[in-house]
Amino acid sequence: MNDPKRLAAAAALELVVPGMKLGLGTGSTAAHFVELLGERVRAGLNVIGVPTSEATHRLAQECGISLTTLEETPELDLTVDGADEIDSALRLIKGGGAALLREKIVASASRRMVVIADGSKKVQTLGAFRLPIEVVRFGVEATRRAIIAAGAAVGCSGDVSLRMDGVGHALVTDEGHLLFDASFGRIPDPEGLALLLNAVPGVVEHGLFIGLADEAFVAGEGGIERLVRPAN
Ligand SMILES: O=C(CO)[C@H](O)[C@H](O)COP(=O)(O)O
Repeated sequence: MNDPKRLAAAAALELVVPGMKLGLGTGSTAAHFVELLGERVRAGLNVIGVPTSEATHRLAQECGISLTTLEETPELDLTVDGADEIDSALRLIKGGGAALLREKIVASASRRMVVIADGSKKVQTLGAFRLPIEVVRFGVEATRRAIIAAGAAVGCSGDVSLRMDGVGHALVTDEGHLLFDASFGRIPDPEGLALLLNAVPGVVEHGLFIGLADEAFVAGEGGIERLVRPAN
């Protein structure tokens, strides 16, 4: 087992204790966590999980993990999820796997959020990864322009384009929305941008996760690095 993503997942698995209510993230790194958790469940561990996407729902079922919903179980102990970028303040860009909305809801409902990643996800400044922004379908071009204006107000500029599904159609998220990817390049003020995006009518949610991740396990050449969100 020397895949860094799997090593990070294994480190997070050590935080899981019997009876926990878990948020199950989305993406290739989170899938390692779900698979490893499944092995523990088959060996007798009793936990229950809320998946953050239809893909994770299917995988968790295949792995034999008992699932619940936030309607039945609105407060979770721990969410383990991947990220597209992590900075030193444990601010994240998420949504590369198009699941940011459910991921943010699940992380917000959790007492603790742990990020698992390989070393390539650590950055000095967020923004090299295109920022995913989930929007309603109505008025999508007007929303796109408002997103560009919001970015410009905090020094971010770049192309904002609809994510496609690979067969010529706009990608539709699990919640039935569309997704923009904003190529801002560098986001000098993530908090300011987050506030402005939250205020754009038509924006459902964006991939800036600020103040949500408590710690991160980042696997690299030298082993696992544990990052903790600095106190404000
Ligand atoms: O935010 C996400 C999905 O919406 C993923 O956690 C993120 O894209 C990282 O994915 P991977 O572990 O495959 O690199």
